[in-house]
Amino acid sequence: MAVHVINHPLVQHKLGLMREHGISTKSFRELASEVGTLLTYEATQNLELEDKTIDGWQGSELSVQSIKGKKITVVPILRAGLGMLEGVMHLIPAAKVSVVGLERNEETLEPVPYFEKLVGNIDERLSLVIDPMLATGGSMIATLDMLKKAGCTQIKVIVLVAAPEGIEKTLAAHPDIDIYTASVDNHLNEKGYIVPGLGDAGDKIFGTV
Ligand SMILES: O=P(O)(O)OC[C@H]1O[C@H](OP(=O)(O)OP(=O)(O)O)[C@H](O)[C@@H]1O
Ligand SMILES: O=c1cc[nH]c(=O)[nH]1
Ligand SMILES: [Mg+2]
Repeated sequence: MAVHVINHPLVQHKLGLMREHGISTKSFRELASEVGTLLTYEATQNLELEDKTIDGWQGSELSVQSIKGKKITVVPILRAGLGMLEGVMHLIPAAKVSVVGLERNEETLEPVPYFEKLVGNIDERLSLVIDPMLATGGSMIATLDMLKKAGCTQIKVIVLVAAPEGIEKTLAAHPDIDIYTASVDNHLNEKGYIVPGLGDAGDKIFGTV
């Protein structure tokens, strides 16, 4: 459907910090989570509200608004997507979590699936797919294929940084999806890394390099 680049000053400031050479695992992890929270705020802007009546503090009935349905599943793509999970759940703590494991083959850049544990009745839920990086788009397309095969019709994607190549490929395969990101970067390098990007987000979040 569309790409939403969130230019909020807090998002851009935190993303800038994440791009610094030599950033610690602790800082990178904290920032990934914080930007995850801010992007979730934007991605949930059009959740439907309904009226409900409560007993107000003064003793009389009060009409308030409440999110309709409240059925959401967050879908982190292992591993790096876990780095955003806490931040996303901070805003929607009652959401169910569906985990998808994919690892990009470093030679072919093709995603290799290794785990899938989706929540029950996922077809009735809004899925929020989270991953820091949308590079070639292979991992995201494989995840969206998986979710649609399970019956999902309402899906939004939240990534910290996206490459133009990955956005184009993802929207060509799944034109009905909305993508929320802090930045559309310049290009992919010959190894399929986003430039300027963040480097290897999984390694930075888990401290494996
Ligand atoms: O758009 P693509 O070209 O598919 O690349 C993006 C994928 O690569 C990274 O994961 P990686 O495969 O490195 O796994 P990891 O999270 O375990 O490090 C990243 O977190 C995405 O899932
Ligand atoms: O730039 C990239 C591309 C894929 N995976 C990452 O972690 N970073
Ligand atoms: Mg990685």
